[in-house]
Amino acid sequence: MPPLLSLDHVDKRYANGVLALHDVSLAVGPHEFVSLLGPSGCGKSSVLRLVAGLDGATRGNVSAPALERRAPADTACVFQDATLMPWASVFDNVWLPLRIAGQSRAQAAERVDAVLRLVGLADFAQAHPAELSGGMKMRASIARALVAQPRVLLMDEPFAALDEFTRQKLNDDLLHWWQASTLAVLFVTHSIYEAVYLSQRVLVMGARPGRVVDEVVVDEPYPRRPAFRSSDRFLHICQRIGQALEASQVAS
Ligand SMILES: Nc1ncnc2c1ncn2[C@@H]1O[C@H](COP(=O)(O)OP(=O)(O)OP(=O)(O)O)[C@@H](O)[C@H]1O
Repeated sequence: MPPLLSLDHVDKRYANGVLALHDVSLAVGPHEFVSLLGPSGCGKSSVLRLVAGLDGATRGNVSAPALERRAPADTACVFQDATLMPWASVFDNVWLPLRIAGQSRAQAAERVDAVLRLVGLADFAQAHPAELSGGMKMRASIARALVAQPRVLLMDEPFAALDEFTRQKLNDDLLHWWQASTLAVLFVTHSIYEAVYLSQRVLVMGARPGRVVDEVVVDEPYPRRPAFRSSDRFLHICQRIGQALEASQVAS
């Protein structure tokens, strides 16, 4: 099956001269869960911006649904900051993408209610962001991303600011939502453990310049159970990724 999105020998140099990405090639297929993992500054967010169509490559080719102008809603983004409108209810925040697409509140209500039920916020539709915990804000942000039923979900360290318990719960819920959909997910994280727990493949990146230094397949079936986190297999994969990260830092 052809990839849903791909980077082919991509360089990204910013106006200030920084070479953020050098010769990066990667591909994500339909309904894959792939993580980008690497140290601060290795270009993970730059990759997401290229794939989201928010920026252009200096060299090489980027192919993604967001770049096909007929299907802008095919790609949705979730960031570490939930970026909710503070003056609007949870319902109105989640309605936003459908509203921009021209759907009235009444037309959108069924879909918004369904996605709020999915993320566990059905009872908070009329609450405002200030009334929500950090985890609930992130649930609302994910609901807003999912409401238009995108094909690709780009997530940039979405759970990095949450406590460990909430993060693990959201990891499990995200896998559940992903499995119940046809979504492809490209997930950026600093956490080796999170990348291994969630992903089918982990792309390990090195810095200066940003590049992919290793690709690790996590051959563990879904649904993944919390016990996977303490298994020998899990620790073995984490060690391998840790070594790849260390080697890339020595080399850079
Ligand atoms: N708009 C920009 N203009 C100039 N340089 C930039 C810009 N955006 C990013 N950079 C530089 O490009 C490099 C890669 O940045 P990027 O944010 O993609 O890395 P990252 O791996 O996502 O980092 P972090 O994990 O800290 O978020 C860094 O050296 C950064 O300073």
